[in-house]
Amino acid sequence: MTESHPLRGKLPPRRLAKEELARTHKSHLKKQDLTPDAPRPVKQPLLDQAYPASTRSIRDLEIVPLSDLRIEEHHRGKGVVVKVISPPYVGAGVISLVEDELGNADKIAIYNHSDSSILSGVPEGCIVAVKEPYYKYNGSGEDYMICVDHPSDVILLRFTDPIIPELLRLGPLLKSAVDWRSAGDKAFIERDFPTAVFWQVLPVWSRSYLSNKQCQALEASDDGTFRAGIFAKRAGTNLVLGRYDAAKADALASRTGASSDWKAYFTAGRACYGLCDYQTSRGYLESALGLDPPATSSVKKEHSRCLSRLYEESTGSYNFEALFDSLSPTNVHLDVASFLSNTRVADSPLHGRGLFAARNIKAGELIYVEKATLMPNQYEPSRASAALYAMMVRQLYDNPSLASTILSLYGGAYQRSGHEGDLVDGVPIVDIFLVESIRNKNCFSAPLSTLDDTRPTTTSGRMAKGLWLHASYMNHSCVPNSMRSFLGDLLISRATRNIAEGEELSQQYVPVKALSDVRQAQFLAGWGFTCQCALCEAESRGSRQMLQKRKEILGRIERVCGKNTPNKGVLPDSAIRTVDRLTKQLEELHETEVYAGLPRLALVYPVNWLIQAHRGRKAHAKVVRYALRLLREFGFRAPADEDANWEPREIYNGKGGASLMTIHVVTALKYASEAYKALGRTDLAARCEEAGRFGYMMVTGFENDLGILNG
Ligand SMILES: C[S@@+](CC[C@H](N)C(=O)[O-])C[C@H]1O[C@@H](n2cnc3c(N)ncnc32)[C@H](O)[C@@H]1O
Repeated sequence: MTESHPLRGKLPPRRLAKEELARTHKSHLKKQDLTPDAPRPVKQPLLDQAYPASTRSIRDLEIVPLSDLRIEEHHRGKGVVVKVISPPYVGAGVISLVEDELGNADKIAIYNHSDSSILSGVPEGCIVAVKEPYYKYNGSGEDYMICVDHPSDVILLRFTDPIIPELLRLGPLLKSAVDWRSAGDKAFIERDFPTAVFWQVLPVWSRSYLSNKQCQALEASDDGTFRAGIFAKRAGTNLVLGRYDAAKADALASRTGASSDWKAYFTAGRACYGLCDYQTSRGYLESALGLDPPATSSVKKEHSRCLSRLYEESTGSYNFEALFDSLSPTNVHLDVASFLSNTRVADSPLHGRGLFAARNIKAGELIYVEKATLMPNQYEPSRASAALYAMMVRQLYDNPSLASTILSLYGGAYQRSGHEGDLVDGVPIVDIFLVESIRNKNCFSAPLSTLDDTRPTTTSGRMAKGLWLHASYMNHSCVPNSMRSFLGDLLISRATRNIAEGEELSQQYVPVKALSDVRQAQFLAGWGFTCQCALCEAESRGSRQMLQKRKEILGRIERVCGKNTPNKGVLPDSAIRTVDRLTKQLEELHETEVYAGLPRLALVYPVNWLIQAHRGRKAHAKVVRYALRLLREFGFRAPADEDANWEPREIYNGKGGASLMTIHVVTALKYASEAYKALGRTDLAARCEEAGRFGYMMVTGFENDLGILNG
């Protein structure tokens, strides 16, 4: 609806009656696909429509009837308390019908809870409160609804809550606590976990709402064992749901002081493992083992898994080959810990905070290895961002202990309330627009494995999106000192040159574009900054006229090369001569005073083409010449063709440190090695091969054979 729409701010001219709403809802319910794995669309927020989450308690709001809701208005200072009167329809959101104490009925849509929406787990008859509701007009007829975008704007009320008006209190849904427990057990067996938690929560919540007799019955059975049993079951369900904070709290609450507490410690240990808090996990698992559990082998297995994680965390030792072999489209979340101790977060002269080296790190060494805090197994490009966004919202809601780290990430220009993550009415405040802003500025695209991505046969573009909290502190540079690669949800960062303790670590956010104005526009649009790395800074001093001319020549080169692709057989002499000539012209358009010791990225494309063209014609000496030239264009210390004694790894240690490591450097070294071999210069071939393998390790994260790069 537009700002100027005549209905904005008005009461609806007519509201549908309860029966009319029920008829339409029923017909939607009939059509809905209830298969658990049916892909659910995600309503991703549009930042230009942002409005803040409610930060107030329902108790501080004026409770109004549904008939007071005005079209397209955010009812600040107000709230509604309503009863759910229909089963949920699950689509992009969860839609149910609700009724207030005056008998007014309406629709409510809750977005962004994914499958853990309180409505999807809450049977009819439950009472919910919506804080500062937004009443939306769907654009036609009398179709209005309360639209809940921020998950913390809706809360499930305990039946005992005094805020519930008398007329909405209809009595417990099931008669006794034992019935509730059975309903929970049934839902658990049917793998309907949100409902299981709901039933399991009731006996603990609703005691004072039971009749005296029922209460006595509950008290009578509540010799500790009943209560502990319920907590233990709910802990198990929360563990399955990935609600690790709640699983840990429930497990600890289920302790009775008896030796059977080993179960509680076991569950708490597993919950902490899920939170990647291996130290605490280890403590609980050792407490479980100390109680001589009957399931010793299961606990011991978990304990030894935990010790492996602690070892990885402190040493950075990983078996990357085995991890790579274990990857599959269904196994992308690897069971490993992060290794972060070489780095620290501190204020950056570039912007806000940055990541810094905590010790000297040599070219090629691991800087850090980080397991994604969140990365959905969704490699479909059109769905990857939405899936990550939905997962972030869910995690912030389900595991508030992770909220502060996620919410402290840079969120761009979005105006924070300062209360995000605070617990209000027992629920952490989740502002979905802030979540989306954080996602926007901090997420990375990740192939299933970078290694596979370098194979010429791989279909490119299948990328998941994820959040790596530590990596998110790294600022961008077009001539960075690190390179990231992926193995499933593991981000591996390696040094691309020697880094001194205290130096800021940098990475390229996206593959760096050759022309400075094009890439600056990209940084400004995507991340809101102007890059001032050594290359950008030098190029900003160059002449605009020269840049224009470079652009023009590069355009001409691209047209010739585009018509003559090297993989389509031997290329005609004329095309090679033209590209050669234009490349010389392009080179002359690079001012020496600007580009001394810096990459000349505009030359990468034609030089790469020339390598391939000469390779196709088996012109080995020329392949060597252009391959070594490519190293120089990326800012590396290229050995002279005649230098028989160069140190393979030294090329990565150019003084001034303004180079850009890419897979093209590795491919050029591989081709140079092959060409040297064909020329009978085996020693130089071996040096190129070694330098190439070393570079390939930086690119893919671990040592690999250059043969993979066939082509
Ligand atoms: C993922 S965050 C990096 C960490 C951030 N500096 C912080 O304080 O949390 C990305 C944001 O950092 C800023 N940034 C990154 N690289 C930069 C650079 N080279 N110069 C200026 N700002 C940069 C941009 O505002 C960008 O949107």
